[in-house]
Amino acid sequence: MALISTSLHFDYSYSKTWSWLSKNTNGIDDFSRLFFTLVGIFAVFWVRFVRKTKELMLANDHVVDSVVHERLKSMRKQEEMAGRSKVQESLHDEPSYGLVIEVIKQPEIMREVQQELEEIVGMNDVAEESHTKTDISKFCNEGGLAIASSLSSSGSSKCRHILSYFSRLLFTLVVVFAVFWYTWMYIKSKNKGKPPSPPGPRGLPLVGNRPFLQPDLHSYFAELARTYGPVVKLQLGSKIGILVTSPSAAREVLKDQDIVFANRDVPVAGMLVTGGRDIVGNHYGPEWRMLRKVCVLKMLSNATLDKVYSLRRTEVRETVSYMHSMAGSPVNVGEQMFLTIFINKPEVMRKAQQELEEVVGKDKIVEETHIYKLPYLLAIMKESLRLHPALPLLVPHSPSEDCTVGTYAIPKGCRVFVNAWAIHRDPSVWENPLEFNPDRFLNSKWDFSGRDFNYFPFGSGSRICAGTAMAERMVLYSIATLLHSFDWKVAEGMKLDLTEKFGIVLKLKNPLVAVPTPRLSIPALYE
Ligand code: HEM
Repeated sequence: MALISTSLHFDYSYSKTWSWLSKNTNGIDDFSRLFFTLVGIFAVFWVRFVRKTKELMLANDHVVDSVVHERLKSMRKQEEMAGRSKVQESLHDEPSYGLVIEVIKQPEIMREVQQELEEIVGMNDVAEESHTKTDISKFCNEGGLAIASSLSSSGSSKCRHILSYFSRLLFTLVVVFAVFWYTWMYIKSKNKGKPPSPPGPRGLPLVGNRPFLQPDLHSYFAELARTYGPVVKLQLGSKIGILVTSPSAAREVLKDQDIVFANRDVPVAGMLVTGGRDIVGNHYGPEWRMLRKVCVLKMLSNATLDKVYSLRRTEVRETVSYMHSMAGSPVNVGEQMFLTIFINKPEVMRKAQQELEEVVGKDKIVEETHIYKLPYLLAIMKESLRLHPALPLLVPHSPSEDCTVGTYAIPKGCRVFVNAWAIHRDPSVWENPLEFNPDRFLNSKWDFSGRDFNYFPFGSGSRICAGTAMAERMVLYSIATLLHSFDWKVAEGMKLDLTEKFGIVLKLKNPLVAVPTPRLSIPALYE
């Protein structure tokens, strides 16, 4: 208990001291603060230790002095009682003490002897007979040893010994700390002005954060952004992953630094399929530019799409004919979001059908040209892609050079995930973000151009989806046709499940099974 309370008290006073230091040493980093604090603490301890040790040495010297003094007194007495010759005898018996007496009688000689002893014997050793073979023999062999012993092997010598040991320890510690501090300051000065790395969860050695990734990356990454902020760093084995989860950070990546971030970093699985040489996986460069030109201007341009309309029409008409043959029976509609969301919101389906009746009528079939006159259906498509973007993290981008996003350093070659899924559900941008409400897109500024970084289901910048025009036509045309031709309800015993499954594209976890009921009066319209 006492231990706990002591340690709590220490923690408390330590944290108080540290916060005081932090407040009063503005501009000094934590490591320097630690360095100077430790040096300060050492200095205080050192001064106190030296003072204490000196006191001890003085006391010891005093004891030695008084012992010798006593001896001197008794010898004087003997001298007085027995006469000079007896003393000579006694001195002969104990020549060492005679010399000690002589030396002590003259303090400057004693200091000189002590100094000489320090040089020859040192502060960490005791005097040995062998030492007297050197200069001490000037004084006399036996006497020199006696003086050395009385002055050097006494308590004060031991104190000197300890003092010297601690001096060396202190000096070593200060040097080690100074080297660390200097290295730290050197690294800091080299990194001066450079932005810090983005925050992120700690990983394991070698594998980093990989073992902690969850299958639904888009929602897991959104969770990390809630903890660490709009720019997060992950260590994915040897690869650095950067999560971008705010409209302003997305703008920096996809617009302000579009060309820097226009390289791709497609995961190995994707590379195995395409070899990384297709339009999606290719780095920004001449080959990609050529592929993109062919795609956008030749294969997927509006003019080309118009030319191949008959192919799309045939495809859609075959589907209608199949659905008509299955009327009243459960049909596997697949994993696509769009129909699932209808068939879930009956009032939305009614409104869309009403619009179709007004624009197309009940005695004709939908043609692709109609889709531009169906704003409510377009709003439904936009709202579906807001809540369920087909590529929730876009296709990973990669910077071709070191750069910054926000205040953070982003290293060249990392894998950047822009979480459109999370941005599309940001409550600071969208009212009731989880509610499916196409009305929010009626007469709104949001489109598929990628100009607005609150809403960009097709990406943005130079790597924006090359098939936006085709996707818009295909989705609107097929949905308009299926809604115009049939009423839809969920098959009996089946539950509507909008749970998503993260993959190359976002799909429904469980495919929808629904029952179509024909709603057009002329049977020929189903051929
Ligand atoms: C609803 C349907 C679709 C959606 C939501 C969609 C969305 C996207 C997104 C988000 C990207 C990545 C953009 C980026 O990384 O910044 C992308 C790339 C791409 N999409 Fe789509 N897409 C759709 C349909 C299509 C279709 C039908 C085609 C072609 C027939 C197509 C062709 C491409 C190509 C070629 C790229 C790579 C562009 C590049 O890296 O330069 N997409 N798409």
